[in-house]
Amino acid sequence: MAHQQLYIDGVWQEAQSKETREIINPYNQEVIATAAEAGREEAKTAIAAARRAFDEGTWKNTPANERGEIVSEIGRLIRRDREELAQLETWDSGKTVEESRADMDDIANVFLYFGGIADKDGGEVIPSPIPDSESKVVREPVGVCGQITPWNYPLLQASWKLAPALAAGNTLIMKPSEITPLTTVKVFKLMEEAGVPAGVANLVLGKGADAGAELAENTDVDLISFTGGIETGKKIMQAASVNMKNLALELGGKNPNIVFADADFETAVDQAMNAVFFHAGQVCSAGARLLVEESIHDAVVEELVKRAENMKLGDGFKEDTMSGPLISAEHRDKVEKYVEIGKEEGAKLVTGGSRPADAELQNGFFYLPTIFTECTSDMRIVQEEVFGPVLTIEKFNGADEAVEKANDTIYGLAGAVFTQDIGKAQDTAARLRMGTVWINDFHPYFAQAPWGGYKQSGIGRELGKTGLEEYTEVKHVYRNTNPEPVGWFG
Ligand SMILES: NC(=O)c1ccc[n+]([C@@H]2O[C@H](COP(=O)([O-])OP(=O)(O)OC[C@H]3O[C@@H](n4cnc5c(N)ncnc54)[C@H](O)[C@@H]3O)[C@@H](O)[C@H]2O)c1
Ligand SMILES: C[N+](C)(C)CC=O
Repeated sequence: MAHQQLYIDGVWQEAQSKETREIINPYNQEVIATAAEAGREEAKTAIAAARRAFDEGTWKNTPANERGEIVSEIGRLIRRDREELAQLETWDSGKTVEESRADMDDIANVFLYFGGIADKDGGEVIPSPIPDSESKVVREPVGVCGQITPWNYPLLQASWKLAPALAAGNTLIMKPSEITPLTTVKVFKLMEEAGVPAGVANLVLGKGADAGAELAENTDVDLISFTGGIETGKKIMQAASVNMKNLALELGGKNPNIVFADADFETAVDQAMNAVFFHAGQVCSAGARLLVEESIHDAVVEELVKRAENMKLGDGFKEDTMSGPLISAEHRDKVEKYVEIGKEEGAKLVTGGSRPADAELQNGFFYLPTIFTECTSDMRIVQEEVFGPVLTIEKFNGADEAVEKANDTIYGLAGAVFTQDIGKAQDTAARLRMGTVWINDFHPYFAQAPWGGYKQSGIGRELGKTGLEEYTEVKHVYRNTNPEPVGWFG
C-alpha cells in the first residue's frame, strides 16, 4: 500500500502535523493507500513557494516554446504510463478501467494541445487613433494560481487546469479532492520528470475546508480555478473577493436531453442510457433530465427500463462491468434521499430506487439505475443535481415546449437534441442557454473546444484557446514614437 506525500517547492514531504488519511476503493471499501493530510499551514507554505517562484520569474521568462515543450513532454509521459494511471484511477474512483483508459488518452491530449499552443499568441498590434504612436496588446501570465478539483474525473479535471496554467507561464498550487488524489500525485511525479522547475507546481492533499479554503482566501494567490459543486463554488467566489482574485468556476448541471419524435429511435435510446448512466451518473454534464416528445414517450420508457434492468454493475476491472459504484457512503446517502424526495413529489418510480441485492456488490457503494416518469418541471428531483444513476422523464409537444422546459433551470452546463430534422436541431440548439449543446450525440468534449457553463453552472471556460486565455492577463502597451511636452500646464 503506497503512501502519498505533498509536493512543495520541489520536495516530497509529509504534512507538518504528520496527519494522514486513508484512501478507499469504493468498489469494496479496501484501503488502497494513505496520504499526507495538509491543512492551512502546508497550503500557506505551498503558496509562498509558488509566489517566490513566480516573482523570481524563471518560469514566466522561459521562452514560450520551451515551456510548451515541457508541457508536451508531460503529455508524452502520461501516454507512456497510461496503463498504470488508468488502474490507479479505477481503484480510486470505481469507474471502469475502460473509462479510465479513455480519460488518460484525453488527458495526454490536453497536455499536448496546450504545450502546442503555448507559443502561438504573439500579441496583437492595434491601429492607434493617435498620431505618432504604436499600440500593442500582449498576454502575460496571471501569477500564482490556486486550483481545486473534484473526485469524479480526478486527473482529467486536474489536467484542464495544470496544462494551461503551466503553458501560460504561471506558478500553481493544486488541491485535488481528498477522496481521489492518487493519479494527481503520479502526474506531479511526471511533471518533475518532464522538467517543471521546483516551486512552479506545488501539490497539497487535504480537506477543502482547510487546505482548499486557504487557497481561495490567501491574498498571495492571484487566480483561483475551482471545479466542484455549486455550494462550494459560492464559498470560493466569496473568499476570492478578499483580493479580487481572477476566478474560474466549473460547477454542476442538470442537463436536458431532448428527444423529438422523428429522432432515430435506436440512437436516441442508446445515447439516453449513456447520457445518464455513464460513470453511475457522476458526471457534471450527465443527461439526467430526459424530455421526450409525447408520441414516442411510452416506447422510449419501455426500452430504457429494459436496458437499465440489464445493466451489469460491478468491479471496474472486470470486462463485462458497465458501471461501477458511487464514490462514497455519504454520496450514496444523498442519492437515496433524492429518490425519496422524487417519490414524495409524485414522480413514478418505474425501475431501480434501491441498492442492488447481489452478494458481490454488498461491500461497495452501489445503487441501481433508477428511472422516474410522470415528472414535472417544478419537482426538486427534476431541478436539482442528484449526481447519481437517476433519470427523470418528462413529456413535451413541439420545440417551443421542449426549449421552455430545457431552459427552466438555474443551471446551463450542457444539453442535447435528438432529431433527424437538421433545421429543427440547429434552431433548438440556438435557443438553449447552455455552454455545450450536442446534436444527435451526448458527452463529447475534447482539448480543442471550450468547456463551461451558462447561468449558475459556472464562470469562464476551460479547454480550447479560451482555456489558455483564462490563465493570462491582457496588457495594452502604448508607445509615443515622437515624445514631446504636451504643454497642458503651461
Ligand atoms: N462543470 C464541470 O466541468 C464539472 C466537472 C466535474 C465535476 N463538477 C461538479 O463537481 C461536483 C462534484 O464534486 P465534489 O463532490 O468533489 O464537489 P465539492 O464542491 O464537494 O468539492 C470539490 C473540491 O472542492 C474542495 N472544497 C470543498 N469545500 C471547500 C471550501 N470551503 N473551500 C475550498 N475548497 C473546498 C473539495 O475538497 C474538493 O477538492 C458536482 O456538482 C459536479 O457537477 C463540475
Ligand atoms: C467535464 N466532464 C464531462 C469531463 C466531467 C464532468 O463531470
